[in-house]
Amino acid sequence: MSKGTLFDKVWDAHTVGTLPSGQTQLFIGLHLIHEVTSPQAFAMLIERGLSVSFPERTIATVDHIVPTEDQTRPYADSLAEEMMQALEKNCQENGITFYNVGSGSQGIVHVIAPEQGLTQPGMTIACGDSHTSTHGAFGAIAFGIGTSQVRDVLASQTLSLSKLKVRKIEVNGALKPGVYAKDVILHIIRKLGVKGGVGYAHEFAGTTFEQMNMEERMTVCNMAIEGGARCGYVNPDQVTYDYLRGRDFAPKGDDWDKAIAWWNNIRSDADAIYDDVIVFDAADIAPTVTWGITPGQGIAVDESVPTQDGIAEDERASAEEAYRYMDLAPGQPIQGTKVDVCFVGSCTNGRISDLREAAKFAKGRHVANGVKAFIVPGSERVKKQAEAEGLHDIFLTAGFEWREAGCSMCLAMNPDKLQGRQLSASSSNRNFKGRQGSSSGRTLLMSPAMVVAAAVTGQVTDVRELI
Ligand SMILES: CC(C)[C@H](C(=O)O)[C@@H](O)C(=O)O
Ligand code: SF4
Repeated sequence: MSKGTLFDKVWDAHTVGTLPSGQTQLFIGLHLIHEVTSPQAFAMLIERGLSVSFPERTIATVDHIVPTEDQTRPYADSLAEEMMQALEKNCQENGITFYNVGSGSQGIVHVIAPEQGLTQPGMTIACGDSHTSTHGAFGAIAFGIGTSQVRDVLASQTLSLSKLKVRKIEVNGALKPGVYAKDVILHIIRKLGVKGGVGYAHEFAGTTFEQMNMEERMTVCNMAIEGGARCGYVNPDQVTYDYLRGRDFAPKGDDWDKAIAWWNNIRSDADAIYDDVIVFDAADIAPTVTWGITPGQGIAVDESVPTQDGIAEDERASAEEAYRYMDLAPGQPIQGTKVDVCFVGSCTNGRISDLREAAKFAKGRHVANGVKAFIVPGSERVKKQAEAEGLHDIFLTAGFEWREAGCSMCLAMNPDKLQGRQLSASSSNRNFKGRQGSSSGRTLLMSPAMVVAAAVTGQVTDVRELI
């Protein structure tokens, strides 16, 4: 096998051919679908009289529109019900495995595929969802695609794509107490900007990522796209293999040994050549919180909202817009900002280790007066595990609501929505204007521990004070 980066090796191994356009026709090993971006793709397929070419490589779940309280069908929201019915019908007619609500394995697409061992090193993975980059945590090349590309993958199991450049982002050292994977990626995006990764795949390397567990690596890769990189990945190692071993779809017996040999082979070589290399020191990373309307507008929790002087010239207009929208003044400390809603969940931070960390800070404390705080597990399996560990009791006793699995207020395509100008502390990945269900609602992104710290104090709080 050629010497190079994991990205190059996986890309080359999946190349079917070069198209007249110069693009690569790339075979997609695993196609994940959900209710939002698949109905139209199936309709286009039917229009052309085509069928799904590899139904066994297509896996479906429902996540965005699922209510997290009353899940009675038909859903009160007729559009949600329509999307659900379309997905049910398309999966049934095409022989596609569908993890429906109540199956025990439903959840956010980027949570369920890894937890079932569907996501594996060396794969190409596509999904009509921008946070597909999450799966790169396993050393897969995984990216979000648009609806017409969902159609293409359904019909041919291939995509026509231009190859990305590869940037190595190295972070070295141990994270300080109160600093999490979420802070690492918010810090990186703050430094490189939301467009910094455009045209690149980001390889996350260095001892900080090596020391992370798989769920932490997923949090980092999940937000690669928020920094502009269509995919992000971590080279597979023993941590990856230990996580995968024994999961439903992980190779078994001899196949496991063969798989390990192949996975070891696809790791980036020590002398691989990168298009760019950037190095950070973990010691420089603090609990980070966004103050603006893009995930790049972040600061350490003990810093103040930056003034125009501290902002690059080409980002000043966006900062101006952010001050106004967020109703935060330049120079104002972010700590002490009053919050209305606190949300722990999403494909960034809705996994079991996130809930364990959140529970640590919720234990023996109580949600502040006037604050609505709720916890939404990323999947039915995460929910079950959390309940087996008694985490839900800790949350309920502390005054948090304990919900059913789904995307929930990350995007608010279900009934969980901010009202009016409410300000939310959220463990999700996007703080765009109106993102959480109210056209004037405001979002501060932070780690689950920081969300709980905000919930119990009623304001943005440095989680290190609660340790
Ligand atoms: C609905 C879906 C297409 C969308 C995405 O692509 O990411 C959503 O998951 C999001 O997070 O905004
Ligand atoms: S949890 Fe949020 S970011 Fe993730 S897939 Fe759902 S809506 Fe998108």
